[in-house]
Order: sequence, then C-alpha cells, then structure tokens
Amino acid sequence: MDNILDGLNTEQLQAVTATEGFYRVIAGAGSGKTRALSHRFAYLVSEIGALPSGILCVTFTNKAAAEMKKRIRALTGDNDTGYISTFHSFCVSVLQEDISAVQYPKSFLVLDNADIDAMLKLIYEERGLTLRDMTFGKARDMIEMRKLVKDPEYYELMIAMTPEALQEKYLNAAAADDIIFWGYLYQEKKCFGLDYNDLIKYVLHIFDIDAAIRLKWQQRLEYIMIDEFQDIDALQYRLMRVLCDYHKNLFIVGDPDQTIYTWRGASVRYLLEFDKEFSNVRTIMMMRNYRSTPQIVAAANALIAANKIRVDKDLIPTLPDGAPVVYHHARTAGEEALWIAHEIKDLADRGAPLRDITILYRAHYLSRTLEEVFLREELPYTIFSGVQFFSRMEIKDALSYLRLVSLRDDLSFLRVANVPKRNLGQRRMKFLQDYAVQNSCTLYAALERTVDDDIFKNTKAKRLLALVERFSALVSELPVSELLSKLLDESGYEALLRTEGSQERLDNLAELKQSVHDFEINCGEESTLESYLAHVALMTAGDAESGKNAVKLMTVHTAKGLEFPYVFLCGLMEGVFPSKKVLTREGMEEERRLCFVAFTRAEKRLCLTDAEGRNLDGSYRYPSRFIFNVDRALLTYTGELDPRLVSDTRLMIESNEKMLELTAAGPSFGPGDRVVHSIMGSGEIVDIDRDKNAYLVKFDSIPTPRKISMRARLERAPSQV
Ligand SMILES: Nc1ncnc2c1ncn2[C@@H]1O[C@H](COP(=O)(O)OP(=O)(O)OP(=O)(O)O)[C@@H](O)[C@H]1O
Repeated sequence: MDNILDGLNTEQLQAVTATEGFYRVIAGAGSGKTRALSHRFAYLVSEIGALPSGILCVTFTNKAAAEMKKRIRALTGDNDTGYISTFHSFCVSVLQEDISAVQYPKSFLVLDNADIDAMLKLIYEERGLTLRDMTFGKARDMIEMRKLVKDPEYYELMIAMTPEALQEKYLNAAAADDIIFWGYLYQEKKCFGLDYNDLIKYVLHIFDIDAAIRLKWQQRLEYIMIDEFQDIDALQYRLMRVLCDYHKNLFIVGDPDQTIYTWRGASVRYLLEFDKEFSNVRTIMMMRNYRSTPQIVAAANALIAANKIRVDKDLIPTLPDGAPVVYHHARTAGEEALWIAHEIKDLADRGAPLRDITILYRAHYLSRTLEEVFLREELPYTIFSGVQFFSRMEIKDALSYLRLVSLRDDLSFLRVANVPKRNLGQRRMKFLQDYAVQNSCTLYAALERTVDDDIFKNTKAKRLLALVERFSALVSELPVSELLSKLLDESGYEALLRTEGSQERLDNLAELKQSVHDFEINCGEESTLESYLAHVALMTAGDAESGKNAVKLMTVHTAKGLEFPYVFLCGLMEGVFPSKKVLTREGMEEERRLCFVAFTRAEKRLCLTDAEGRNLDGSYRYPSRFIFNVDRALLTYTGELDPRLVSDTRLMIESNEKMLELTAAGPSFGPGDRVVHSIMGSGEIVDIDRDKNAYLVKFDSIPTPRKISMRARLERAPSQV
C-alpha cells in the first residue's frame, strides 16, 4: 500500500481513498489529477480488492488511456487493467458483446474518416456529385450535424430499415444534402458500419430497449471514473448517467479553465452543476501545480484571469524558481522560425535532449514555415498532428488486408484488391460493381461467382481469393500479430514497398506490428482479430509515437493532457491565435482557455513568439491580445516593440472587444419575429446563425432571405411592440 499512497498530497490522498459515492475533483492544470486517477484505480484494486473488470476509467484520448494503463500496471503489477478507455472505445466493447440486440453482427465495422471518404467517393461517383457541390470535409460535417442536431433519431431508421429500403431513399433523394446523407446511411448499413456518432447512439439505444443488457452493464461497472470532465458532451453525459445508476459510484475530474471543445458540443455546465444533479456530492479542489516553474504558473494565472465567465481560482506553484517566460516579436514568419531554431540549438548545446522540446501552434498550416527552416538548419523534428499515423496509406492498406480477411467488405476490397497490381483495374472493378448491384452482394462475393468469366483471364483474381480463404481459416489459429506479418508477406504488399524503396513506409509497418503486439499484451484472451479491428479504427494522432530524438511539433488541441520540459508557443498573432473565426465573447474565452492549456504544458521554460506580416485575407498581423493579457513584469521581451505597433494593436483589440461585447447579449429576436431595418424595410426573422452572429431575414421587398449581422440596427415591428 505504501507505494500507492506515497507522494500524494492531502487532496490527492482524499481523492484516492474516497471510494464510495459521488465525487467531483476540480483540479487546476498540472495539479496531479492524472496521478490521482491512476492511484485511485490502483487503490481500488490492491486495497479494496475490486476487480479491474468492474472499473471503468474514461480518458479523453487513446493515448491518455495507454498512459494510464502503463501507470496502473506499474502500481499494481497486474496486467489486467479493465476498461480504461475513451467513451468511444468503451462503446465498441459494449457493442461487441451486445450489438445483436439491434440485429447487427458482432463483426460490425468501426468507420474512420478515411472509410467515410471512401463511401462518399462511391456516392459522388454514382450520383454525379463533385467536390464543388460539397467537399468531403464539409460532407462529413453535414452528416455529423444531421445525426446530432437535425435528425437525432436517425439511428432508429438505420436500424429498422433494410439496406434496400435505405437505398431507395437514397435513389429518390434530389438535394445534394439528402443524397449524401441517405447514400451514406445506405453504405453504412450495407457493411454494418458505424461511425463515431453511431457508436454512442447505438449503445444508448440498446440500453433503452433492453433493460437486461442495461442492468448487466450497470452491475458490472462498480466504479466509474471520468477524466477531463469539463469537455464532456450531452450524449456522453447521458451514457455516464445510465452506467452509474446502479452502484452510484462516480468520480469525476475536470478543470473548467481547460474547456476547449465547446465547438464540438462539450459543456462545462456538467462539471459545474454536478453537485445539483447528484445527491451528496463531495467536491475536492486541487490547485497546487507540480508541473511548471512559478514564472510559468504566474503567466498562466494572469492570462486566464482575463476571462470573465469563470470561477476565480489561481494555480499555486510548488516548484523552485526557473527561467523567465520569454516573448519574442519577429518581423516575418521566417525570422520567427529562425529565432526558434537558434534557441533550440542553444538549449541542445546546453544539454537539453531534442525530444524534450515541443513547439505548439493554433493551426496545422503554421508548421510549414517552421518545417522549411528546420530542414535548412538540419534540426530533426516530428509532426504530431499532421497526417495521422493510422490514416497513412501503408497503415490503411495493411489494416484493409486484415479487414478483408475478417469481413470481406467492399471498402477493404476496393482498397487492396489491386495493391500490389493483380490486373484488377478500373474496367474489371466496374464489372464487379455492376454485378454486385444487380445481385445485391458484396464485391468479394461478386468476384467469387464470376472469377471464371473471360474478363478475369490474365489476372491474379484467383490468387487473391485463395489468399483470403487461406487466411480466413487461420484467423482462429494465429495471434493477430502473426497473421498480419504473414499476410503482408504472402500478399506481396511488403515486397511492393521494398521495391518502391520507401524506408519510412516500411518503418511505419514495423511500428504497426509493434502496436498489434502491444494490443495483444494488453487484452490477453480478448485480443481477437475482430476486437483489434474495432479498436484500431478509434486510434488517432500520436497513438503510435516514435521515441526518436526530435523536436515535437503539434497543435494545442493535440497537446491537451500532455507535458513537456521546453515549450515554444508560436504564431501568437491576432487572427491566428485568437483565430479570426472567433465572433463571440464566449468564443474568445474558449480561445483564451486554449492558450492557457498551451502555457500550462510547459515544465521548465516557456517562450512565446509572433511575427508581423499579413494574414491570408490580406489584413495586417498584430501581436495577440493574449500576450498583453499577461502583465509586462511577468514576461521578458527580447526587444522593445515599436510604440506605433503597440498603439495600433491596442486600438484594433479594443474595437474588436467592443464588437464581442455587443454579441454577448445574444440575439434579441427569434424565428418568426417581425422586424424593421432602417434601410431594407420590414421583414421576418427566418433563422439565427450563432456561428456568424447573424439573422437570416426575409425582407418583404426582396424575394430571397438575407443574412444580416446582429450588429445591424433592427427594430421590432410596431404591431409586436
Ligand atoms: N503530489 C505530487 N508530488 C509531486 N509531483 C506531483 C504530485 N502530483 C503530481 N505530480 C507531478 O505533476 C505533474 C502533473 O501531474 P498530472 O499530469 O497528473 O496533472 P494533471 O492535473 O492531469 O494536468 P493537466 O490537467 O494540466 O493535463 C506530473 O509530472 C506529476 O508527476
């Protein structure tokens, strides 16, 4: 027990040993909440004797789950770590056991973005849509919005309707939105595919319709813990409520100042009002920061104090003094990157390993200038938020081979049937697609039935079928790692990469094999091919991290929950960070919280940088208001700013803040209200666009409705006053 309770402060000790009932920990950044969670898990298992399989510990990312498992294993010495997972991953576990309640097979498919895009491609081709109608990114967003907001009951249709009925709805759809939405649901149903939104909806639905299944899970999960509770959304909250309703043991941890996913539906309200929703809630506050120097903590406190909508609380530093927080203003983005490169070289000369140094930025595109300079300066770096490991071509190909063996689905078939070349090009694929549509079967089945047709003469179609058959028979005999190695070998895929001479791709395949191996160690007997495929679709950036000694580059969102000895936060310009997309006071506060997350990742040293120049829309770049939010005395400027630049910046920020204040009051009118515009005359509010802070108004004198900013002067029409 000593090592479990060792090194915990009073509040952490309280959090770890309070095991029964509803607990809320409001914890500041770097205050040791991850430590408290992992020690609590270990305490439950080692001291209380709870079974790991009866504990659900929800983390925000797969990476955080892996880290938590590692820590718990070190504390308990037990390999079984129960359900330590994200909400999505946990839903996959539930569905693997109980999806038959909605007449889906256990071999359902978890879809990631690349799968969704492959489906969209089919739909676009079939219905003659182009990217000008809608880009794939926009189509994915549109589908998500329809599933979450516009048609939240869509899943009932998806479950109840046959693929043929969905296909009919799709073929009868006329508007692009409808074609894409119904086409996508049809594609999903055809291969029993579920995307991230479906996973949680399906679980909630199964719990709704089947009390026995619900009770089974409620009884099984004796203790539930949830990390990063400030970013929980409505569906996750509903799921959590159901799960804890039997044993009533729920332990949540969050930091209201680190809410950064409001734009995706998260709400800090669930954390702040937790004590009103549940009875006998005990709250533990953890504000002592163990991560950062007092200089970094002071800068972070000053920054976040500028937010108005927040509970006032300051982080308390515990570490000895360190280097000052530095601010560097550069003339151009190139100079900014060069300054960072030189500082890094200086740190390295003084003994800092490159892997301890991280550069954070608000948006992906900011990495380009850094990369150019780093290549020139021969500074090794790794991008953590660029093309995600599991979205890379070779990884998707390898996984598609596994999936083809397991599921024989169309998506995998389309991806790898002709990689390496088997002479199954476009013409033969089209033949198979037509056959599959006419005979309502999969492409694989179509090939099985037509392989003796003349069209497949001089192809390696038979060999492909034989390969899949041979490996299907091996699925239950071989561990997934071995199956994968053999498959990559015998399919000729690895040889193809070798002939292409792509060492990086081969390294990535080796990394994939390692990740399968880790999965087998973590899951023991549960590590079947099906469960591996279901979980792997949920993996995201940074999940397969390479340990090479290189500077890390990532967005602030990716850095959530992580810590690094040396942090450079670059691109701190108005219009970049805060982003120019921010149009409301709430939005600005979320940006500031994001900046707070960035500051508080740093342990020993924090450097802030910005550059003059112009934004993509041609406007001038000014230093970010977030720099001026921190008292001058808490920052060491590397040079004085030009007084004209300072006064221009202040003017620009002041007028922007005034505009945000106007929006803080929210819309004065709702749909259906009659209004009068001083120039355009009278009209009716049709809709409100909160993102753009605008009304959609149908003016009586103009045939089409128009978007009018909430800043414009609109009066209520006389008859309504
Ligand atoms: N009681 C303690 N004594 C000494 N160090 C501690 C203590 N608690 C936590 N730490 C250290 O402080 C750092 C931050 O802890 P942890 O990552 O658990 O914080 P966190 O609250 O999850 O942070 P964040 O919310 O900012 O991501 C870690 O390096 C951890 O080892």
